[in-house]
Amino acid sequence: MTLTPDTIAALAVSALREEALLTPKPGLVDRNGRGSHPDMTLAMLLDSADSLFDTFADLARAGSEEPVGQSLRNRVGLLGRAGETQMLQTTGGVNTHRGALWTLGLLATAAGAARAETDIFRIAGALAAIPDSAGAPSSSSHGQLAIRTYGVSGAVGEAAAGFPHIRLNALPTLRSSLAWGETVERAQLRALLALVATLDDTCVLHRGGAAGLSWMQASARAVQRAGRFDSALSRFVARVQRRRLSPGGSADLLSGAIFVDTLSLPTTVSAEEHAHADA
Ligand SMILES: CC(C)(COP(=O)(O)OP(=O)(O)OC[C@H]1O[C@@H](n2cnc3c(N)ncnc32)[C@H](O)[C@@H]1O)[C@@H](O)C(=O)NCCC(=O)NCCS
Ligand SMILES: Nc1ncnc2c1ncn2[C@@H]1O[C@H](COP(=O)(O)OP(=O)(O)OP(=O)(O)O)[C@@H](O)[C@H]1O
Repeated sequence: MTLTPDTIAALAVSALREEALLTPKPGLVDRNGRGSHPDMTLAMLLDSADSLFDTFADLARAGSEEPVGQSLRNRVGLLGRAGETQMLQTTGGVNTHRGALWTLGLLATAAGAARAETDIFRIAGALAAIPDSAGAPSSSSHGQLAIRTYGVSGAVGEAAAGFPHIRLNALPTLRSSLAWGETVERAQLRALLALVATLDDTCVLHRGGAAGLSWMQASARAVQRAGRFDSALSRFVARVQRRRLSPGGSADLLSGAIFVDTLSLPTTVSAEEHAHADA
């Protein structure tokens, strides 16, 4: 059974809200403040999340109506760009959720058709790998500059590969932490660190260069290994803020992991269900 577009949109918005509210995060807007983003507030991030409800519902509907192909890719591109305009109107021109809309938009589209968790990553990845008929991302965006300068794959590469950092880093960390009996907030913080420790985040590269990214990844790994999680995390948060860095890509992928987790789809669909659906 697939989920309705409105249910999918509500879960996508909720995932964005949970990510924004999660505290303390390194460099990102949270309950403690603006992090490394003087142009944003928590209220702005929550309004921005809410403004994307209709976009996510339209994307999920598109995913339920059409198979993966150029036609669906074009439709998703149009909806995504309209969503960006909506977000920028809501925030007065501040880029709060451009990367998040890309990640969650593809995952919401896939959720419109998926019957199992594996379908989500397969469909979203296949869709991201199809070139956008409207053209490649602007060559002067911060992401494209970082991709050219440092040879990393960026937001499009992560998506086209089927979101390996969500599948292999964030989700397993989130779930094993919950299975040990840790709180949802602690599990989400551990998942965020698992992302920051491994992701080539173009937001970090743009502000901190290769040295900034290496420092960020090594520091996140040190928090993961530290005995006293809360104090190690607080020290890390203070240092990230001093350097004015911000792992925006990891924040987006954390929202993606929270979203996929709350869809509560079976990992794979049984042969019996396949036969039933194909009949
Ligand atoms: C692909 C996007 C992100 C533009 O790419 P570009 O490289 O120019 O990115 P830009 O610098 O504007 O933003 C990149 C954002 O991605 C996130 N990010 C950074 N690194 C990574 C990474 N390694 N993995 C995932 N996300 C990342 C960050 O939030 C960052 O701010 C996207 O906005 C886009 O193409 N939109 C067009 C509309 C569309 O097709 N939408 C479809 C889905 S709704
Ligand atoms: N809680 C959060 N706080 C701040 N940013 C977040 C948060 N969650 C996700 N992000 C992501 O971080 C991105 C913004 O990062 P950043 O401000 O570094 O990018 P920019 O607008 O390209 O560049 P800059 O501000 O460095 O000139 C947003 O697009 C958003 O996807």
